[in-house]
Amino acid sequence: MINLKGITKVYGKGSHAATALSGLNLSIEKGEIFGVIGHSGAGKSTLIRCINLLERPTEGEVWVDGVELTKLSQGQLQEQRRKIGMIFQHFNLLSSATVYDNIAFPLRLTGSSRADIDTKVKDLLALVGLEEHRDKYPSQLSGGQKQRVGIARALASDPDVLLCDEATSALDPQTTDAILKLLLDINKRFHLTIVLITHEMHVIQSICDRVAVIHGGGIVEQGKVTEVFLKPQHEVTRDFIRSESQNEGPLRTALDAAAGDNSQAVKITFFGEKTYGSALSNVVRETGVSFAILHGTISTIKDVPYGQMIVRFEGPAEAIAVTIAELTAQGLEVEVIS
Ligand SMILES: Nc1ncnc2c1ncn2[C@@H]1O[C@H](COP(=O)(O)OP(=O)(O)OP(=O)(O)O)[C@@H](O)[C@H]1O
Repeated sequence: MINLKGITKVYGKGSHAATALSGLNLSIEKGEIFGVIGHSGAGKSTLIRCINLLERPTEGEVWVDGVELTKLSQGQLQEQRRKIGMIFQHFNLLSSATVYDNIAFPLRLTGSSRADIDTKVKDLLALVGLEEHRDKYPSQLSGGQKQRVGIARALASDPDVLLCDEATSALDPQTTDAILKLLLDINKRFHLTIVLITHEMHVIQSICDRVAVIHGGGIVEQGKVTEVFLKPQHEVTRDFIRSESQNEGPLRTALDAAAGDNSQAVKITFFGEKTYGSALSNVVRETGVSFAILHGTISTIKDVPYGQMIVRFEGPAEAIAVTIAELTAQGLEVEVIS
């Protein structure tokens, strides 16, 4: 659906030149929710703005739905852009227009009839839950409501792709979750391809199918969210996951206190239906190893449950080794951490 090939973006010239992206390749499938995560300055905004050529890459090709955008004339590009909606961190609404008129704006630009516009805008108001607010101005809306207007406006031209530029970064956690739920709903209902950029792992974990981690203008890791989240390979990815966890300090103290000759601390990851299973208690009953729980979480990646537990096994080294082997054989991820 979207293919970025060898994208390089250099801002400025000569001694003022700044390379934001260098030789970046990325492929996004139709219908998926694809997240790009990176720290400030990593190149996220530049990357997402290259997909609809709001930023024109210095080098490389941008393919969307079989069309190479950098080769198009201005007129052809306008036509293709209609298939690519976009929402923004600060909403970018017209402050002097009502909710209704903001949503109608792209339809008026393309010369749709008044009746068609009315039908479409009413449908979109219902979709984003803003029917009662149709005659209000942006200044009379909450951040979440403004983003709903942004989403409705982006969907007005029936795009195939929705680009989300830090769409929830200005919102509180509860509103963020409501907007993410709406995006997931839209993705499922219209089979819309969604590309989002964020600096929050929580956003990726909540709705994305796949994720790419961007650092220094290049992709350092990518894959299914489950794989990247549960088995991060790159230090930047580990950083993001650690920053979501509040327990780093106390956990370190517990691990240090727990270290001993006949003990071993391990991280066990349960995924899917195994999250609620009793594999751990069954295995230790067999091997005679005892355990103490140092830390445990249960959560979801998109809608799939997973659990992570850090436990200290105590017993003969051989029995601990058998315990770990047996848990692994039962499909759990076991990582020895000390
Ligand atoms: N218009 C510009 N002119 C010059 N340099 C720019 C411009 N836009 C971005 N850059 C530089 O390009 C690099 C990537 O910026 P970009 O905004 O894409 O990163 P980002 O990951 O989106 O960061 P943030 O999360 O802070 O928005 C940064 O070093 C930035 O300073």
